[in-house]
Amino acid sequence: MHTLKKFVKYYAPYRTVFFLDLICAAIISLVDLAFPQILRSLTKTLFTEDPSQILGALLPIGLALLVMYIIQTFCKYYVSYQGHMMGAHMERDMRQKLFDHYERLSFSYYDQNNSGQMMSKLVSDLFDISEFAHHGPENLFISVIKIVGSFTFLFLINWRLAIPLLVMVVFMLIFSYKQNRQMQETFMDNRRKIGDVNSSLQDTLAGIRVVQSFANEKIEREKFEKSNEGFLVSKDANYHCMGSFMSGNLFFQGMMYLITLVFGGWLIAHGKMEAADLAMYALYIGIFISPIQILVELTEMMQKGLSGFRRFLDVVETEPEIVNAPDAEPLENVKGEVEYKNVSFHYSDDDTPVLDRVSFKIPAGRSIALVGPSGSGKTTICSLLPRFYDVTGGVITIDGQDVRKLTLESLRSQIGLVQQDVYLFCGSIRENIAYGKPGASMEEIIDAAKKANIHEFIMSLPDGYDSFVGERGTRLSGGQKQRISIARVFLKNPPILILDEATSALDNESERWIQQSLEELAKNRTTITIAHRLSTIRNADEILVVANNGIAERGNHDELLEQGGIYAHYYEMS
Ligand SMILES: Nc1ncnc2c1ncn2[C@@H]1O[C@H](COP(=O)(O)OP(=O)(O)OP(=O)(O)O)[C@@H](O)[C@H]1O
Repeated sequence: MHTLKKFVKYYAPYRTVFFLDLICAAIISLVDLAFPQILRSLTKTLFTEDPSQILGALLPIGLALLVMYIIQTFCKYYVSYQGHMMGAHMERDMRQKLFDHYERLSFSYYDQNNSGQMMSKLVSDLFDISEFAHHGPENLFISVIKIVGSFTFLFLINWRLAIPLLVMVVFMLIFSYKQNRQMQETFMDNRRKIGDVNSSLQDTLAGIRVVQSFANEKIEREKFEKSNEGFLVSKDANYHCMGSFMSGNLFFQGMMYLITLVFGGWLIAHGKMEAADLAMYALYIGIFISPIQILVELTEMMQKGLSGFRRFLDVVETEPEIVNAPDAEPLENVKGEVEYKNVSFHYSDDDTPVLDRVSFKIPAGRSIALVGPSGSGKTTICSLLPRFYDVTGGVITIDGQDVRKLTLESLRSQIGLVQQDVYLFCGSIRENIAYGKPGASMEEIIDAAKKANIHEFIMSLPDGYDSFVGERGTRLSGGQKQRISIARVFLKNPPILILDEATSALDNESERWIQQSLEELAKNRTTITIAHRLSTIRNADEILVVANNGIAERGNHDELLEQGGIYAHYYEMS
């Protein structure tokens, strides 16, 4: 009920369309209900009046029907067009809300949810919701009017014949409900199987280079074949149920016609019913049969729609962990002094401490380098500065201000990130560089590309800055992508930099170019570098060796060598 209440709120902006939709649906049903009545009165005239009076009755009946059907046509158009559009508007509103919320959710949420599920919320769940939003109330309304209306007329005209039909309807409802449940279960299974097929396909396509390089096409084919066969088996069960459902309903329908004819004929023979009523009975059966099926399907549609809506609520009601404090202030006129004071941290799904009372200070414009074994927490240290996660103990300050007291937008706009795993958006090189400063002029973009040592390469491409980078930048080499990401940060021009393993996994030539641009980028900026290659951080003002949840050693290159500890050991090995 609680969910339904929240659901109804989404109708609010469209309440006029909603009520007009229901009124139109009612008119459509009433016109359908009126026809057998008109037929009945005409048939009675046929039996009792003389030919001239019959002809006289035809014109007003014809005109009345014409007006009714014209009105019904307009109503049907309104329901089909505006009714569906109302559903589409609601779907659009919810999708936008979901997207906006996805953008606000913190890293911790993304650590625990996969993108496939998130996509399915944006696509199939919302489609189910929209179908229910539009068809639910309308179908309920139409069905109830038609069933109640038909039976009222049937009882008014001849209650004896109406009773066995009503009993049949009850049986038909029970049968349909049971069959439909089964059918929906097979539908759900079918959906899961299609999901399996899709994820198998998606996985293979995403890793197609790995598949081909290992010559594992056969294994992948077998995996795909298995999920594809699963789809066929579930379809078999699905169509089997559907067959029983449809044919069973047809049988009930046939039985109702049979009862009407045989019992109706018997009643006429015994003078308990007029012959004109028989045709009307047959017509009303046709009118209430389909609403019964619709009503049954509606229960499932409602279940699907509401469970989709619940999944939607699960997301939009998840509060982002990282938000602006009520008294947050913008970070302005940044000098760039960064300090970690007794910083402790553990990830929310795991109580194991990753950092335990880590302290260091970087004066404005200076650099520190983080080295240490894999998994020691270097990336985590960097993620805390732009508040991708919040510290669980201690405080991080920029120019003496706690980062949690600053507005997120201003904080993140002052920090540039160059990561090893560069993400380029599908589009041109120009658009990808401009991502660092939306609205940047072409001169600024070229200037940034020059500083990142990528301008000449870009100019050698047939389409220059308009060259398409491919999905996730697949048309570029690792080094080229890296340099584009550096150009982005040049354009952003932040006073604080985080260089996360930016130079690993590159050949010497690329590394040299990149190293040069990174040194250029780091000039006069406060910089934290994570590096595996000790050669690149030799000149760092301070090197921190991260190990055992904290900082095991600190000092400059020479000092650390002299200490003869972990760093010196690393250095010897390199
Ligand atoms: N998003 C996350 N959720 C939970 N645990 C995480 C998450 N990211 C990292 N960890 C854990 O935190 C610890 C520190 O990881 P982190 O990535 O900071 O190490 P690192 O020193 O940067 O490693 P590497 O040099 O291999 O990149 C590891 O034990 C890791 O398993």
